[in-house]
Amino acid sequence: MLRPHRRTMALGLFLGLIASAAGLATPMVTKWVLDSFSGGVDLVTPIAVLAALVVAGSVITLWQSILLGTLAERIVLDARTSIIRRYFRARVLDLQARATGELVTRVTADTGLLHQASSSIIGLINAGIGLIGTLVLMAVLDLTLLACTLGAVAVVGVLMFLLLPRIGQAQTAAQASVGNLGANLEGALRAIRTVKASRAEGRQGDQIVGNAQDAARHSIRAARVAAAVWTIAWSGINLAVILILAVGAWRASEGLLEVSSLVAFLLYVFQLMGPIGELTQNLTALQAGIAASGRINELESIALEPSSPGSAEAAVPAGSTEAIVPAGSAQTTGPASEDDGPVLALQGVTARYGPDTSPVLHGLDLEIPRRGHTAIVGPSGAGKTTLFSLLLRFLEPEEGRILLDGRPYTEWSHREVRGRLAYVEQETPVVPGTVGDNVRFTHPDATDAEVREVLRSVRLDELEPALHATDVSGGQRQRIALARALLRTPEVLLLDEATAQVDGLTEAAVQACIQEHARRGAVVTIAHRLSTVLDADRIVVVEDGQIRAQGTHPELYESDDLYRSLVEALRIQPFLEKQNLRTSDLDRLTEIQPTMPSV
Ligand SMILES: Nc1ncnc2c1ncn2[C@@H]1O[C@H](COP(=O)(O)OP(=O)(O)OP(=O)(O)O)[C@@H](O)[C@H]1O
Repeated sequence: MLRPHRRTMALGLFLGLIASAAGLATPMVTKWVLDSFSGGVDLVTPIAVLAALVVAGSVITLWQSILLGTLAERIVLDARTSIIRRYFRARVLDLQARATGELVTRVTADTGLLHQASSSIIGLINAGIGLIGTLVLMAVLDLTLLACTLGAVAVVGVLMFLLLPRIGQAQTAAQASVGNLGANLEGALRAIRTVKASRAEGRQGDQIVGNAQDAARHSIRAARVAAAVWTIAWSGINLAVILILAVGAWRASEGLLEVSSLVAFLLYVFQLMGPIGELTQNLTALQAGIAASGRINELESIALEPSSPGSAEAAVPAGSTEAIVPAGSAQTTGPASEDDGPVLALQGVTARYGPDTSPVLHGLDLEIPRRGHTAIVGPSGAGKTTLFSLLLRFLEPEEGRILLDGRPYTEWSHREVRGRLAYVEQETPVVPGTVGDNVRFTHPDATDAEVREVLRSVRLDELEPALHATDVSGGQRQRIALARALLRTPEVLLLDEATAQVDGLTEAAVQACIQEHARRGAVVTIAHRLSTVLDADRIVVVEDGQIRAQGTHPELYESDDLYRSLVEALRIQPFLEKQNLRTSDLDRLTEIQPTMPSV
């Protein structure tokens, strides 16, 4: 993380060294002042030098602080930028396998810890050089006193060496607790209605406060160790001062040491507090930073989606640069004509979610024609959503291949494939933002006229004047998502129907829209509603990751037991038979619905 800022670091280090040198020279110049004073010679020059040293030292220290403070913010920004970009380039399933709140804390909390740590390396070098410099100048003054000082420094050093790793361990544990806190809090807030309705506020609150308490406990442990380290350093130096004062006074009285040298030596001993304090602080910050960067680097295990065709199976390692291959350059096989053959085809596709899990789809063959409505039905867990994940390239097949316009997916980039599809997901069909933002989400350049037209087509005329609204109902949400998907007429519309019951009007509006769209392009729905199944031109029955049957409603109702039981579970057939209605009559029903007082 520091590497891109080498030059700033070098400048910071250089400034630090000058400041240290100015600091180191001060006691020597003080001795010069004292010697001049007792010798009765010119006092002005040494005092002017002393003042110049103090001023120069202060200015350089100021410059260095600003430089390193700015550097620290840049490093935090770099880390945040790279994590955010990584999240959006990551493979969907890898990202979804982790708790959202935890991913968020890595961007917000963990990167913050890099702030202090980033300048700690310079601080450490500065402090190390300051320490060595001070010891060398002490040696010049008096070797006996230096031996006393070294004894104290050695004891302090050993104790710090033993204690410092504990700070790192405590920090890592504290950050992990903050990660859990983020994950649990995000989950609980997202489900706040269920939490309240279940009267579980207390329990949820306690659990998350527990995470906060864990974080505090570990941080307090780190703070205590840091305080102990600091106290040891401080009292070690103070003991050294007393020892030096005693030994120095005795040596001065014996005539073995000048008083001015003793004063200078004591000034150096006091100055030792600086580098030792700096060493302690920087080592503590570095421990926290190493713990944080460990958690940040761990994110590199999230595999990225390849952005160029031909490398679909390979997870892209962190930091690699991928060339974007121009569309069409990889065109080597397949019928290129857009008007013949199916738009999408799966050939012998087997897929699984992890190396240790069993396949969810087994040798699946399916063709999606260029026009018309294909409904996918099947029991829960049959693999319907997995099929969509494959079409959208959230998941790659283990065996077999998927073709778009007769060309294998591996020859298209993810963006090219997704550019041909529109997708309405079941659970979270809208993104945060206004109605207008949502409708324009895929095509931000869409005009107001286009937005209004597509809203009218999904019968959301009432939202036309309210494009800036953010509060919408559940049924409106579905239609807003559909409007987004239908803006600029996609070639293939993938619609994962909401399982929650929507009102008749919403259902009718969605249905009419799908029918209209199916005349111009392909629509594939994961059907959870009676009307969707009945309206489809073709129905695909999926069971245990395989296609069990395909056909029209009457064909399948006649020939397939599973289909019949699925449809009967939807209770449509008895209703239709009793009312002597046909599927097409439903259209008429939905058309007259708006004028009926109640349905
Ligand atoms: N992200 C995942 N990681 C591991 N296994 C998964 C994942 N998603 C789905 N599965 C498993 O794959 C199988 C098929 O799931 P899928 O979601 O495709 O079924 P479905 O037909 O869409 O079911 P439903 O109608 O209930 O949504 C299930 O056994 C499920 O447990």
